[in-house]
Amino acid sequence: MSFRCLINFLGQRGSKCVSAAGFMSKERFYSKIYTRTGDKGTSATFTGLRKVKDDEVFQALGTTDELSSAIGVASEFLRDRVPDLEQKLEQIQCMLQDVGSNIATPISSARESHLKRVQFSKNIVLQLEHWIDEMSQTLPPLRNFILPSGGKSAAFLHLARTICRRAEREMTSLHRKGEIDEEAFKFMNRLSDFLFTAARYAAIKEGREEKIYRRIATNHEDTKMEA
Ligand SMILES: Nc1ncnc2c1ncn2[C@@H]1O[C@H](COP(=O)(O)OP(=O)(O)OP(=O)(O)O)[C@@H](O)[C@H]1O
Repeated sequence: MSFRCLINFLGQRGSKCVSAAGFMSKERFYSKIYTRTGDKGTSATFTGLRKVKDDEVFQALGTTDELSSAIGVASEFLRDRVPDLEQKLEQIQCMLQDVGSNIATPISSARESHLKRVQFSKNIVLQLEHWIDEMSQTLPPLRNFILPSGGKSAAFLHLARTICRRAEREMTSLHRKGEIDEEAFKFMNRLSDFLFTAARYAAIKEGREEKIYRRIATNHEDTKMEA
């Protein structure tokens, strides 16, 4: 299903897109997930631009999707063990969906009505900062570099943090060209801080130990120094 169809589907409950690809069965109305329009290596933005699938818009869009999936895995590991964090992660997955909509709506090709739909509220970054501050107050101070560790949920949150940073890198040129919302871009920067804090929070709440960085002195180095 194309992105435009999906937005129409969610926004208008039964748009012409859906009726074109949809089918009425005795039980219910459903739409096919595939349109075959992307089979030749191009796809459409929400604004109707057709672009090659390795365009920076789809790279960044794909990475926000990957990020949300990694957060989903972390959240499943946390299930029923750290409910407050589980709830925050679910909200973040929704916020990421909005970042994706924003990326898929390059500003230079957007109409006012498109922009209205994908506008990203300033309060979302503030919310994230509030959550970071709230969790940080419960954590021991950082005295060393910590390694991605601290149990399965924490390690997955660290992995999500690195995916978040890749998404941010991929969004940077779009941001430079003025193609994405300032607040959505800021959100991605703050989100990696949130995920770092969340990883530490999950480790503490689950009673797991975070591994810390220590310099490894190897026999190889000793031999070199002696020679
Ligand atoms: N490989 C991809 N990576 C990231 N985003 C993609 C990719 N392919 C498509 N998109 C975006 O995600 C939306 C949904 O993807 P989808 O696979 O339905 O698109 P498609 O390949 O163009 O269509 P279809 O699968 O029906 O042939 C697209 O409209 C496009 O904006």
